[in-house]
Amino acid sequence: MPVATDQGTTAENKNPAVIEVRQLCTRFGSHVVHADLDLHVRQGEIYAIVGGSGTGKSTLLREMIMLHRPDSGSIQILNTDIQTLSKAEAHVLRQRWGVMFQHGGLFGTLNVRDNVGLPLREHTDLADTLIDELAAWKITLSGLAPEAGLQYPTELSGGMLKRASMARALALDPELLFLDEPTAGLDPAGAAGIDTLVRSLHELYQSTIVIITHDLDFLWQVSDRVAVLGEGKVVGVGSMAELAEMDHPVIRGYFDGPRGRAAQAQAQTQAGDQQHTRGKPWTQK
Ligand SMILES: Nc1ncnc2c1ncn2[C@@H]1O[C@H](COP(=O)(O)OP(=O)(O)OP(=O)(O)O)[C@@H](O)[C@H]1O
Repeated sequence: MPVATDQGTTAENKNPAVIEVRQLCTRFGSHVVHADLDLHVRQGEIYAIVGGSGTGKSTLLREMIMLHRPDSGSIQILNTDIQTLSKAEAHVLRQRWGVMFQHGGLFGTLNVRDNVGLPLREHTDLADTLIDELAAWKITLSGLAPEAGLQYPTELSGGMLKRASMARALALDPELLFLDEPTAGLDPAGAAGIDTLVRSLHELYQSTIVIITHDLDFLWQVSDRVAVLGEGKVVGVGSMAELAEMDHPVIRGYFDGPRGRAAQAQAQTQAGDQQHTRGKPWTQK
């Protein structure tokens, strides 16, 4: 049985780490959320973070994007220790990643085109016409019709809002993408559309993608490695097939159930006997 380490067991990706979290501790008052949490994300991988409600996934993401300071431990992103940065250095580093927030995070007073163009206005000296053209390109790339650029966030459906948020995350051609529950609240067809979008953007940009998701189909079909959070730590990490071999009670508790088995069966049906779906069914343990 593979050993559950933060480095994972998947042999294929030997790229250097672009995110290294070491001995992370986070508390809110007396409530300990992360206790010596370690995590490594390699360049170019689609790395999912899962775990039960309250296990600290969103807090971890907020810490990685410098919106929350951990109590102790270190976080290196793109070879930079984010806790020692000056304001100016942090500003430069932020240009190298894009974030898609769970609820979109778009400004309601701006239309989609201006929301998408905002990072370009903040971080570059490009002319307005060029910014509008680049925003239009990112809007199209994210699967929205060009007319959506002139709509306001309140005029968009849930799926369109996610795509607009993705377009903004892509504004600066980031090396690293953080996606917080991109399929939450979507119907199955909408969720499948976002899965396809993430996969095609990953192919196009070859970027590293860190994603918080409960979407079992995404985990089986799109992610390279999955880290399971529990007990304040990463209790297991690997491909879904590798996780299916692990006996840890938190891992089995999270995935074992009719929906987990259905997602695995569907992935196996779609992919035949490919490497990433070879794990034993959760029920066999
Ligand atoms: N600003 C805060 N102040 C106090 N407690 C907080 C704060 N932010 C998060 N917490 C607590 O930290 C814990 C982890 O929260 P977090 O939102 O990171 O969990 P999560 O794994 O993302 O949960 P979910 O899957 O439900 O979104 C929870 O118990 C939450 O109540």
